[in-house]
Amino acid sequence: MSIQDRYRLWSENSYFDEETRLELKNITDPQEIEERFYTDLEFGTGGLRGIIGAGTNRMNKYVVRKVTQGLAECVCDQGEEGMKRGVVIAYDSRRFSPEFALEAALVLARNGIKVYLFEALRPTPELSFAVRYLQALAGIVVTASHNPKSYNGYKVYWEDGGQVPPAKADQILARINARESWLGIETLTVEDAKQRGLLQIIGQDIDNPYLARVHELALYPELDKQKGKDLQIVYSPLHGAGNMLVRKALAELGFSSVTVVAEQEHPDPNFTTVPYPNPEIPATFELARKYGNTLEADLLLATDPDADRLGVALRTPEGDYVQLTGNQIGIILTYYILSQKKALGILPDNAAIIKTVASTDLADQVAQYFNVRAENVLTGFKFIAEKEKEMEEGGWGSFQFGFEESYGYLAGDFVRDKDAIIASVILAEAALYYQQVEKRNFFAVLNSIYQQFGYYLEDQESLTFEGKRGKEEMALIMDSFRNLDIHEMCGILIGRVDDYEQRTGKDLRTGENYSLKLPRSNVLRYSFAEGGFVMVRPSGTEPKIKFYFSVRGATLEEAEDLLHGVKEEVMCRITKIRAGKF
Ligand SMILES: O=P([O-])(O)O[C@H]1O[C@H](COP(=O)(O)O)[C@@H](O)[C@H](O)[C@H]1O
Ligand SMILES: [Mg+2]
Repeated sequence: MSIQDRYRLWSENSYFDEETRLELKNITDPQEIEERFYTDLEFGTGGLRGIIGAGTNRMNKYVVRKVTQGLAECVCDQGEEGMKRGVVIAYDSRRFSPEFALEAALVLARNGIKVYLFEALRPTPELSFAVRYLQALAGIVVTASHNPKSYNGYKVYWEDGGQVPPAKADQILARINARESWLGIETLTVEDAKQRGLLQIIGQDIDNPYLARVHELALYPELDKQKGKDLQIVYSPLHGAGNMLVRKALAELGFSSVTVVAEQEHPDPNFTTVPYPNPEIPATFELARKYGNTLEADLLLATDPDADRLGVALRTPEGDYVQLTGNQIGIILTYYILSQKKALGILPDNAAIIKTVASTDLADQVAQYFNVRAENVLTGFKFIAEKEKEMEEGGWGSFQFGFEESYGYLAGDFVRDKDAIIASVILAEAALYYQQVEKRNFFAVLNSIYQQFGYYLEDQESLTFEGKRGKEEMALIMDSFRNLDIHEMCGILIGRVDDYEQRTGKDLRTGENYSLKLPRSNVLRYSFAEGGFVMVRPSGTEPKIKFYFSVRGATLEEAEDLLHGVKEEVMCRITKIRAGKF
């Protein structure tokens, strides 16, 4: 179907509601029509994610229906048994999240599939837990995570509790794409679905067992949390789904001084107090900082709308707050878990951590020091979860911790996605442990790690390219990078160049070529001979190309200089590529 035919169908056929048709008829800009209809929304790093609006390349109830019908067919492929096991659905605080969740539920019910729908917004990691807890076959979360408010999305989980890896996503996509027509996808009414026993509302019956499992992760539940001895924590759910469970999880472990940022406590689809709800950006900590200053809080925590990302800021001795990077949080948690489990005699011989290739190699060094295996996977927490499952089922590793630089962390085996509730409680416990037992703070802990393994510093840049043309420009940048013949950056020798799209790598010191085992993905990684790397890839969740920088210096000053130099060199190259000078 041509773009125009699709446009006409959506703006004229009475299958689409009046609001949709009107929204489309009012568009006068042909480029806007092209953007909305030139393709279908794609499954990326985190499932489906797009701007809310009418069109095949937008998030709306008709796209939700079509995708859910494809998923429903995959569930039905498993026969009666699979249909009975059913699908669990959660959603966050975004615009249309509850509506899209219900739409998905009623499409599944129309196909005779049992649906468990959360009564109100819930964190993504709780959905991951619920899938296995309820022995369901699949799961859905309606969320666009930390994206701007104009976005919504749809994450898909399978029976192992993890987001579907590419092979499974392809199977579902094949079913979605096999249906050419957008029309004729039917839904049951809520009453019918309930009457036929196909729609079950869930809530506390999942919260409680989930919280009990979170509780078990504490290494030192006996730490003194009386007022005065406890940590002062300021927490912000950033208008999203983290509020209830982060608070409960901390309270159940005895943390007595948790103050929630009132202006950001309640669900708000406009995320009114922040530019966009990503705890990676400093603006999301602005209000928490104010609370922190008043309360002299030790720790500021913030979770994104679906509560799978956790951002952290620490109080300095001067009373300012410094935001940690995702890599630093990952390193503190890796170090805390491995060192304390070792000290307690509970670190298994086959212990392992899992991280992504975009995350700091310092974690590999720390793991090696504790004789722990470090596995590296592609960007996307689903790959961490997939590896964890492989390890557990194959019996060749005992998962201790997984993380990625974009504020994602996981411990324990009952959730198979990043979990900001789990991360909050372990981080709070670690801070209290270091404060009470070792009389030092996280800055001191990080510093001692740097002294032992080298000063690893990381940073990230991204450039936004919207729409169809944007995609073409990103492809051009990737190609230009791919064709570079360089042996150093800012005077730092490159040891290896890995092209995950070609699945090949080259050791520049020996000239040896080798093949890469990870799945194909449009990623280029230049690893420095002395540690650290530069990596480039188009984002799978936002219209962006991302540049990851990591350097290793003997001192903090050296590392800072190197990081600055490498960033400048790479970004300068990009400017030249964009100006057509390459
Ligand atoms: O957005 P979330 O929190 O669901 O998280 C998802 O997207 C992030 C950004 O991906 P990309 O770099 O491709 O944009 C990934 O790091 C993460 O693993 C994935 O689970
Ligand atoms: Mg998220």
